[in-house]
Amino acid sequence: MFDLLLENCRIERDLIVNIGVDDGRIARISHEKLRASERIDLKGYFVLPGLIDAHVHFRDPGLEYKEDFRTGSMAAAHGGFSTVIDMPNTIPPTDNAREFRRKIRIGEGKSIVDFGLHAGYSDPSEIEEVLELKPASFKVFMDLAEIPMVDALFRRLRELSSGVPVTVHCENREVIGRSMEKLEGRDDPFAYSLARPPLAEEVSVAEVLALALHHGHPVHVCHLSTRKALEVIEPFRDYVTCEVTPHHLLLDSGSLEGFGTLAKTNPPLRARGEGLSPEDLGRINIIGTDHAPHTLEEKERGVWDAPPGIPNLEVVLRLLLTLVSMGRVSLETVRRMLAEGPARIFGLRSKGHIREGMDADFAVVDLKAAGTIRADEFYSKAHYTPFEGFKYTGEAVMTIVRGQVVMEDGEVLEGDGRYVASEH
Ligand SMILES: NC(=O)N[C@@H](CC(=O)O)C(=O)O
Ligand SMILES: [Zn+2]
Ligand SMILES: [Zn+2]
Repeated sequence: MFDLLLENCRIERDLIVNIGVDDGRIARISHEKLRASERIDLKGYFVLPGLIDAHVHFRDPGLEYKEDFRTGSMAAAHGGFSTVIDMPNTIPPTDNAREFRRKIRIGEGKSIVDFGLHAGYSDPSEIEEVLELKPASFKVFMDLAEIPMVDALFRRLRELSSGVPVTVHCENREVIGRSMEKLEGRDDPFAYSLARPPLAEEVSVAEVLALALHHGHPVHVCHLSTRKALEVIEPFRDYVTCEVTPHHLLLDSGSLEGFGTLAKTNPPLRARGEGLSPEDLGRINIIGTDHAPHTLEEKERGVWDAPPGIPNLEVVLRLLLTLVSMGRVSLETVRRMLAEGPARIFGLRSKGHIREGMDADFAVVDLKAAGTIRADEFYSKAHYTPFEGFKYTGEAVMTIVRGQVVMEDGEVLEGDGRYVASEH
């Protein structure tokens, strides 16, 4: 007798099974009728492993007016995500053990989906204590950091024999500085893409690769946005994994005309031909949404003053399933990039696969559901998106976290998210 039985789950195109759940874990995958105290008939809908977004900014603590762990996690559940990994650029930053513990408490109190945490980095002496709390990675903003400081992080991680990866935002400060000088007087949104050109990213990626190679330590490059940056990475596969956002995959700087600063983000949207496209997904490890919410009032402050960032948790699966419906991307790719890949890279051992013994996390998807993306329907506090009006085919109709339904037919329910330690 199982706690819960999920009946008629399509886990491959031609494979429908019943899944017995006990104590929040997948206890049995079978063709047989299983006995359970509660049953949900999934009627042949596709069932993916619960999705994992390895790159979200929930702004909690310190900037809760933009988003907090409750609203951010509701947006996650709405979009089919059962796990997120939160970034450390909160206030104060999550760069020491005390703040890291505090963020675990905040998440455990408010989150309705499971969560891991990226640690910030400012002082090598904090690393040992933070490592005991099992961070997903140490995050470095290369546009703010100096190479010797980053080098010290790698050295300390090696000294401590840690396999925790360094996660990087790659943009070179000098290239940005010089580009900005040339743009004096411009205030159109397109100027932002010129201010942070492809070279800034490509040079920064190369610097990070040199550090990874030098120390023989794994690096994860966040929100890769140019074709040439991907080429720079290619020979270093042993050390490097990379990620792309939905906006860098599907939009170009032309969106800045229609959406203005709502489409302002770091790295910026690229000119057509410079950026990445769905055809590049085979060479990219994961999709991270870089869910980076701000208020509408902040986003409308003009090209130089509006904060960069786009909230994506509630659009990414719809966008990808639309590509699936067009035959441009396979469901296997979606599963690899939004579940298996992030679980492997960030050491979430009980997540990312539909397998006996794993957490009973699922995204149930209706590949035919059609609709239009509207930011006013978001659970996120940030009601804007450069995908406004996009006609999608396919979306999550149910999100399950350790056997508990947290979203059904677009309605987010109660949940009890837990901290997930990363085991590297
Ligand atoms: N991507 C962004 O434009 N903004 C992010 C920071 C980041 O990921 O670089 C944010 O925290 O707002
Ligand atoms: Zn970033
Ligand atoms: Zn980010």
